[in-house]
Amino acid sequence: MEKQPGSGSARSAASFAESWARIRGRLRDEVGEVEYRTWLRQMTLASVEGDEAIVHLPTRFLRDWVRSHYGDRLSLLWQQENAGVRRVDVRVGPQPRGGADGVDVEVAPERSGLAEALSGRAPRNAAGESRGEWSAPLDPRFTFDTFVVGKPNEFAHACARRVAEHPASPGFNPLFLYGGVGLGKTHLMHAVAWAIRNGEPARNVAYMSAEKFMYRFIAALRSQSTMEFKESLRSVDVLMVDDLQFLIGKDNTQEEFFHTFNALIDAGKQIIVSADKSPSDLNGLEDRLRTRLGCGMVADIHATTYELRLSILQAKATAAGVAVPKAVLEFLAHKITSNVRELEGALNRLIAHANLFGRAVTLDSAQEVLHDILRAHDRRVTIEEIQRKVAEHYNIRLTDMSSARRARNVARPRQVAMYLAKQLTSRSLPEIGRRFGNRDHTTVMHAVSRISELMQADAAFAEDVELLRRMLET
Ligand SMILES: Nc1ncnc2c1ncn2[C@@H]1O[C@H](COP(=O)(O)OP(=O)(O)OP(=O)(O)O)[C@@H](O)[C@H]1O
Repeated sequence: MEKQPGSGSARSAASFAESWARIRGRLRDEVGEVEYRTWLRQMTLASVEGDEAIVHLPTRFLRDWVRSHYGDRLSLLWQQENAGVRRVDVRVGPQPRGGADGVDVEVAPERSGLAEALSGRAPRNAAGESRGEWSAPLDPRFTFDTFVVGKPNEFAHACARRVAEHPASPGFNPLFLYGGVGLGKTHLMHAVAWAIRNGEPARNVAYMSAEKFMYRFIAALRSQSTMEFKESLRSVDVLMVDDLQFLIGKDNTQEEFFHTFNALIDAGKQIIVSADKSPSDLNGLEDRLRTRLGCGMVADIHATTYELRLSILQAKATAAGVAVPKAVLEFLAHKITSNVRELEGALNRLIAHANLFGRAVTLDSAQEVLHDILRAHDRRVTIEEIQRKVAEHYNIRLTDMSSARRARNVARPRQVAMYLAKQLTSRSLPEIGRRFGNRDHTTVMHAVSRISELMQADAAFAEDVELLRRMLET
């Protein structure tokens, strides 16, 4: 049952509000006033739901920054304040009237804490201290070394490498990276920026979100400093603009971006742009801009495959120095298929949980700690899926699920699949029998009791079947 601060049980709402005020105070003490005002001041507590506190920020840019830089700290502070709250979810959400900290959130960007975030003046302690006036801070974790390459992203990765080694070379300017949410576009852009900065520190590399570009432009209009805005932008050697789809419907900002774009390309500077769609599919962007965006190199990052997800999990677990059993990583790679951000979030949560309670990560603990994420990815399992997964697991042909072959290496997996069909679906024994090559219901019954017996007698076999069950489970 959701408990809203200010509604529901007055006592718990009041105590959450007090906890929240103390957490904010502690964060302010820890990070200092400048950093606090830049990144954290606009956080508001939206609700506490079960063991999760939901915190709102007004933009994706701030949300992503706070998630990646303060997410763990926020969770820990909440746990210390209130043991019932074990997680913090930072989201983009509306700000209450009066705003966070009692400030008016309608305040213009240049007067709010956001102004610093948007101005490119990186906070003192922020990682990836910016040098150019224009750049947002780079995330120190987003380098080529930490980017795991697989089929879905190898082309985009190769293009990014190429641009990092030879900026502004013909055919690669602009570089347009596109793909779904959380698949590594920002990571690749930051990796290019780090590589260029490290190789040639004198180069002026500017990275910003399209959202920030717009705020800077509006601020310049308000303060009648558009000339300055244009000049300083055009002095960069490499310009990276993330999430360009944000400019859809923002005609004036698009116009400004178009001119900046042309001026930089004409001057032989490199441009890298990311978006969630290809240039031709970005409806709502001006045609001439779409045409220009598509005339360099366009690279797509595809949805992840099981193999890539597993490699990413392995790399991240190794980097975190935490022993996560292979079966758990395989389980996560099977279950969390949406994007890398969610996958990473799930692993981080498991690791944080293990550290906090000093317990090893196991399949059981993974199921328990991630139940909400797993539930969201659950769907009804079908007999066909069970057959497919079991055949894959035991390396037999799918057709053998319904064939008459009785060799042990085929018959046993078939029995496992029947057992799982009984466990995971609501199909009757005769129905299951029919789906396994028209077998009799007594055959299914025999399979179910045989597999149960074997599981009792053989722990390794039981674990194997359990793993399959978890992978398939609804
Ligand atoms: N191939 C990869 N190897 C390692 N980490 C990855 C990979 N792809 C994505 N990630 C990680 O997943 C998270 C999300 O990636 P990123 O922020 O780059 O996604 P995005 O495509 O820019 O998403 P959005 O569309 O939301 O801006 C990051 O923490 C990033 O490090």
